[in-house]
Amino acid sequence: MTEIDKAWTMFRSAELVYDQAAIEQALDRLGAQISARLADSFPVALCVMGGAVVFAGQLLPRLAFPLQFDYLHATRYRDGTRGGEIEWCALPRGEVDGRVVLLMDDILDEGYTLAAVKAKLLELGAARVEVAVLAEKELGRAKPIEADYVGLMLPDRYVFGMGMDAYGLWRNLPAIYALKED
Ligand SMILES: O=P(O)(O)OC[C@H]1O[C@H](OP(=O)(O)OP(=O)(O)O)[C@H](O)[C@@H]1O
Ligand code: HPA
Repeated sequence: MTEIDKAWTMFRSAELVYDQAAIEQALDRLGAQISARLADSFPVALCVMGGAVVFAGQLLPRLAFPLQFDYLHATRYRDGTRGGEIEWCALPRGEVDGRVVLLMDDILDEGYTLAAVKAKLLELGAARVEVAVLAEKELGRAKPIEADYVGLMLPDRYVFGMGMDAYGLWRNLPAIYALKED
């Protein structure tokens, strides 16, 4: 099967979890909550590349206050569906020392990525780190970090779309889907 055939087979057998309207609503709510909390703190809004690119791109225009934008790149799933060691690909270029940081990521799953990223930012001198995620996976067990802002709750399934990939595919979908279970 070619990569293109694989991508379409995966998409056609997937289940829709949240449609575009539900995601827009969640983004509006997050934008209002974050604007109410961080309006006076002139934060550095940090995108965790690559999965958060769509979330950050859609959240930022909903933040009605002055901020600076930067990104970092950390990955631990690569093109698979199981997390491993965190690989640091890029740290923020700008200073976070003494700053309030709004950390934006697509998904809080087991929480190891955001816990490590938050610890790194505090080590770099951030005054405070607030975490916003488009979605959090319900695992029914404790995680090493809690998000301050959560758009949507997800079932314990591997999901894709809205920046999230499954096997490197379909980050571009404007809705969230769950992979077919074997
Ligand atoms: O809560 P966790 O279990 O640590 O998983 C969440 C992380 O996994 C994904 O990144 P991934 O490693 O897939 O890299 P990507 O952003 O390039 O897709 C996602 O973007 C989060 O950063
Ligand atoms: O369910 C998921 N989908 C895509 N990326 C992810 N990173 C952690 N969990 C997931």
